[in-house]
Amino acid sequence: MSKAETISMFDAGIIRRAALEALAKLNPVTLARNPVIFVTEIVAALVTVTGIEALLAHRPAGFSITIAVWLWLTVIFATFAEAVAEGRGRARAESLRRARSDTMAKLLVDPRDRAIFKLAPAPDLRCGDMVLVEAGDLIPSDGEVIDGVASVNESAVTGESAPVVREAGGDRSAVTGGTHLVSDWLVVRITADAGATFLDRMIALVEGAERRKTPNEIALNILLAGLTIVFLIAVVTLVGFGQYSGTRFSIPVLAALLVCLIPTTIGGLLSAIGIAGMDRLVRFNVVATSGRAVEAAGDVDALLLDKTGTITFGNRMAAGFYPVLGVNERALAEACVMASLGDDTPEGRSILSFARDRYDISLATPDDAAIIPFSANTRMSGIDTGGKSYRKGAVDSVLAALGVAPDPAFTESIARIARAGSTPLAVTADGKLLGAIELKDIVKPGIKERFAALRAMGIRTIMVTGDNRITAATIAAEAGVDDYIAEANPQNKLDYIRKVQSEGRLVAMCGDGTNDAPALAQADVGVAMQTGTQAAREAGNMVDLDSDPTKLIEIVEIGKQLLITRGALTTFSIANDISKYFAILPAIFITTYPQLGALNIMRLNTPESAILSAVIFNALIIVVLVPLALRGVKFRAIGAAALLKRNLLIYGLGGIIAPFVGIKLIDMILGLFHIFS
Ligand SMILES: Nc1ncnc2c1ncn2[C@@H]1O[C@H](COP(=O)(O)OP(=O)(O)OP(=O)(O)O)[C@@H](O)[C@H]1O
Ligand SMILES: [K+]
Ligand SMILES: [Mg+2]
Repeated sequence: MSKAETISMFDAGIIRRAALEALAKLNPVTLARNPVIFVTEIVAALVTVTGIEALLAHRPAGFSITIAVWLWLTVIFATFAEAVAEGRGRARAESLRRARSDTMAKLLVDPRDRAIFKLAPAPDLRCGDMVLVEAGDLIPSDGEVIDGVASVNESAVTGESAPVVREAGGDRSAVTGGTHLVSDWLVVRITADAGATFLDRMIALVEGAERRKTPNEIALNILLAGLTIVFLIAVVTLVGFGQYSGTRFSIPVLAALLVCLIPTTIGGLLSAIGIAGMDRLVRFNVVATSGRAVEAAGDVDALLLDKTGTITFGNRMAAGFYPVLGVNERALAEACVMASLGDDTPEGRSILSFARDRYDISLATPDDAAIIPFSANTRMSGIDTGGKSYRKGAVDSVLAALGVAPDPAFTESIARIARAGSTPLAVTADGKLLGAIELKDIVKPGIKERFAALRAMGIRTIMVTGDNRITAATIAAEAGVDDYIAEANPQNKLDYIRKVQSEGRLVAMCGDGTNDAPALAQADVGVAMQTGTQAAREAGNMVDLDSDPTKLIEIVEIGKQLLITRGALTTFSIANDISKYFAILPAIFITTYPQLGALNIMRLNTPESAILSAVIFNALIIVVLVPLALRGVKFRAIGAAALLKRNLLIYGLGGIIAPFVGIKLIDMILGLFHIFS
């Protein structure tokens, strides 16, 4: 999907298809999920029957039938709003479907032997299958790179055509089915069964097939259903009151009154607002797996980010070896190489290539080697071979394992590395400290301004890193986060999120690594980077296809906009209904109580014209507000209280005034054509 590919709000194709679907959505079984519009449909059917009955009995039926037509239109406009919102998602799904292809996969028999493979259709691949992908091939399904480094064009999914590096180990090991290998080769372990790939899920999501009502929507629906029942009782009571005072109400008049009173405007637009919110997110290249996550984003108080790969570019590269007193540089370099021979992370590989370029050392892995792979829990890696053990890792972890205090010179060189924002690793051989490695990383440009924008929205940014305190402090200052947590392991990250949540605050988390996965799952909004690992992408409830952690600003804005739009249109809808009440009531009682004529401030032509005008206004207002529901009310970072006041003024007051103007106008037009006047 391309970012440039914007779908116009009034695309003729979408409108045409939506009009047809609006009719299909009249099916009462599905419509029953929307109580307000469902009641409107029942009432429309009732008035239709009344009209036909009158027609058959040769009684005047014009008024009944006209009211019936407009009540049906009210229902259709509501289903049309939803169909238009869905149609825009479907257009996007079409462009994604084009990316999904049924290629042949090179299925490996033995993942260590790339020479022997058999061809298998991509849809037949299962979780755990090993496939070879070579330059020019389409990646047949989602997976984890277990061998090789290659550049991949992911534009089919992300819209970004600059190739990205995908490699084994590290945090950039996930590949997406339907993307295109530009260079080299990869051995990929398939992680998704057919029909359950990232692309499949994205298609289902943007099509709205997996859309469920969010808790907020359910709560609002209950409120709207409650209001509908209250007004139903009010109208029935009115019948009794009318009988007592000698006024007889016809069914069309009561139906008109009821439909004008119940919150049809918000009832008709509610699901369109929700769908449009998800859609807006997709246009920002973010895929959310639930509407609930989008809403939570609107209320987020704190944002946690990991450092490497999220705040920084994440290419931690070896940039220097610093021996302790009494160890020569070459001996340290050799120990660094030994400790990295079995380390398949980008850090480990960069240490090997640095040693080869700078010191001309390249060693082969000995046969008897026992490899100790890097883990985020131990924060160390290394090798045991020939009776010797080599280790490297986070300085505090290594020193704790050694159980000795380092000399001041070492401490000073570590501090110097850290103050530059680099990551120091301590290196040991047989329990003896030999020196330090400097791993350099770069803060992504422009990130400071973006964090300032988050602060203006009232969101605290907290960097969580497995790195040491000084490096963390340096990067934190450079990136402009509000706070940081250093020397963290996956458990710390999780604990921190739980702590913030227990204070009743909503937490968002951005991350890319497998060690971020528990925290991404725990956070209210977990945004995984598309470049991250498969574990991270599955744990979160959003994936940012651009892998830009500061995208959370847009995500929060879209969430807030969704909540504000729903609030504003609910206010407008209810204010509207109150006004319509005052337009219709005098018309109903005018024959019984001519004194009520004083209430007829709008000077409408006749009671029939007044009632019909109110019903027409009630139907048309839904159509008029569709663009606003889809586009969303503009979000301004002016603080919650000010925003509420502003919206109450615009949508509350506007909602009260609009019907008076609209109904008067419709009444005048009806008068021009001598309809019921
Ligand atoms: N390949 C490696 N071998 C040994 N130690 C490593 C290796 N890679 C990283 N470390 C050390 O382990 C620490 C934790 O690394 P990890 O990638 O888990 O950090 P993190 O928790 O993801 O935080 P962030 O990504 O924000 O830096 C690093 O700061 C570094 O000191
Ligand atoms: K209404
Ligand atoms: Mg990380």
